[in-house]
Amino acid sequence: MEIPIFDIFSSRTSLQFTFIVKMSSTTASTSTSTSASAEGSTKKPIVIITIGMAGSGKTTFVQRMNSYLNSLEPPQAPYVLNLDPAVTSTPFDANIDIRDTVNYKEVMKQYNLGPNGGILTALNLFTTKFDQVLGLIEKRADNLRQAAISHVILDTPGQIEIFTWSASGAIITDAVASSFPTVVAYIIDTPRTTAPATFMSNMLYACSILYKTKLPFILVFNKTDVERHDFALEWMTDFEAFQAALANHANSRDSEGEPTYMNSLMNSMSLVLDEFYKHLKAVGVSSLTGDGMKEFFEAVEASREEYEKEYLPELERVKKEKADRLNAVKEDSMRRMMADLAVDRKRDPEAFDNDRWEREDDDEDDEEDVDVDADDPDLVDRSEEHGPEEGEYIDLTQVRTNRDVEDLNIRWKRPG
Ligand SMILES: Nc1nc2c(ncn2[C@@H]2O[C@H](COP(=O)(O)OP(=O)(O)OP(=O)(O)O)[C@@H](O)[C@H]2O)c(=O)[nH]1
Repeated sequence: MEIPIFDIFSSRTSLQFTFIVKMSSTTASTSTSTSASAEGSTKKPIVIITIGMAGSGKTTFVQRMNSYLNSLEPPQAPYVLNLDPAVTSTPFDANIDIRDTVNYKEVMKQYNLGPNGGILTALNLFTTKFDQVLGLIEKRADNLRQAAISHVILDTPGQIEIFTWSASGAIITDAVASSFPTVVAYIIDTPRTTAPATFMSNMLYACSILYKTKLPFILVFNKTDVERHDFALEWMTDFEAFQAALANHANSRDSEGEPTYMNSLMNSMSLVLDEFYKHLKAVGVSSLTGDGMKEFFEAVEASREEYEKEYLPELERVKKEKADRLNAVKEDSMRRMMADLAVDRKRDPEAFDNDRWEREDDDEDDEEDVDVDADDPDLVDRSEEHGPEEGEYIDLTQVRTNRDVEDLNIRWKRPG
C-alpha cells in the first residue's frame, strides 16, 4: 500500500521531491497487533545505521535483519529506509526510499557530475528534507512501540566518504541520534579483509566514523560463510599477532631486507588502533545463511544501553553548553546596552527623559514623511507644452523638471 505524503518542487534543481511511505503488510499488521509486550510498549525503536564499503553486503545484511526480525515470535517488523539512490533493486520493501524522492541520474545531468558525485549530491538534496523523514518515523514509531522490539534500519550508499566528511552524513546521524537510540553497524567484507593492509585501512575508516558520530558502534564481519572472522578478532585483541601477520605478509620488506615504509607505518598505526578497538563490539555474521544474527541483535540491545548511558548525557551536555553560550552572548549584549543607556542619561538627563516614543509624534512624522507627492516633480515630457520648439531640444542631463524648464526658460539650440 502506498501513501503519497507530499510533493516538493525544487526550482533550483527542477527535481520532483515525493515522499512515499510504503506500508508492508507485515508492518501494517504489527501496528494493529494487540499482542504487544508491555516491555516493548515502553521502548523507543532503535535505529541501526548500516555503513560499509561498496560490496561489503550492506543491502543483503539489511534484508537479513528484516527477515530475522520478522521470523521472531511474536514477529517484529522493522521500519526500513533505503538511502542509496543508485541501487537498482532492493530485496526488501523499503518504507521510505530515496529513489521515490530524488532521481540521481537527473542530478548527474543537471549538476554535470559523475556517478559518485551524483549519489553524494542526491543524498545532500534528500538530507534537506530529513526533518520530514524523522517526522514520518516518529509517527510510525508510536505504532511500532506496540511491537515487542522495534527497529528502524537505514541502508546507505557504499560511498563511505558520506559518513567520514560529507555534511549529509553528519546531518543524518545527528538527526536520528537526537531523536532515537542509535547504533552504527559497520559492515566489513571479511574474505576481502584478510590482508593486514586492507584490514587496517578498513579499521581506519571505521575509526574515523566512530569519532565523527560518537555513536555506539558494532563491527559486523560479514560473509563468514566464506571466511571466518576469527583472524580479525585475534588481530584486534592481540597486538603482537597483528605485528606477526604484518611481518609475514608479502612485500613487507624491501630489497635490502628492511621493513618497507608501509610496513613501518602500519606497525605504528596498529598501536593507535589498539585504543580504538576497546570501544567496539565485533560480531561475525553471514547475511547469506543468517548465521550470527542472534549475537548481532544482542550487541544492538547492549548498544541501546550504551546510547542511554553515554551518548544521551553527552548530547545533553553539548546542548546545555550551546544554550549557555547563547545566554552568555545575550546577557553581554544586554549589559552593554544598559551601560550605554546609563552613559546617555548621565550626559544629558533631560534629553534622556524626553527621549520617549510617542504614538502621536510618530503619526505626525509619518504624515510629513509620507506626503512626498506634494513636491515631487514630474519628469519632462518632450511632447508636452514645455517641450522644445522645432529644432530645439531639452538636455535631460541638465533639466529635470517642468518647473526647472519654466523657471529657467531653458531652450538650447539642437546641436548642428
Ligand atoms: N557469500 C556471501 N555473499 C554475500 C553475503 N552478503 C552479501 N553477499 C554478496 O555480496 C555482494 C554485494 O552485496 P550487497 O548487499 O549488494 O552489498 P552492498 O554493500 O549493499 O553494495 P553497494 O550497494 O554497492 O554498496 C552480493 O553479490 C551479495 O550476494 C554473505 O554473507 N555471504
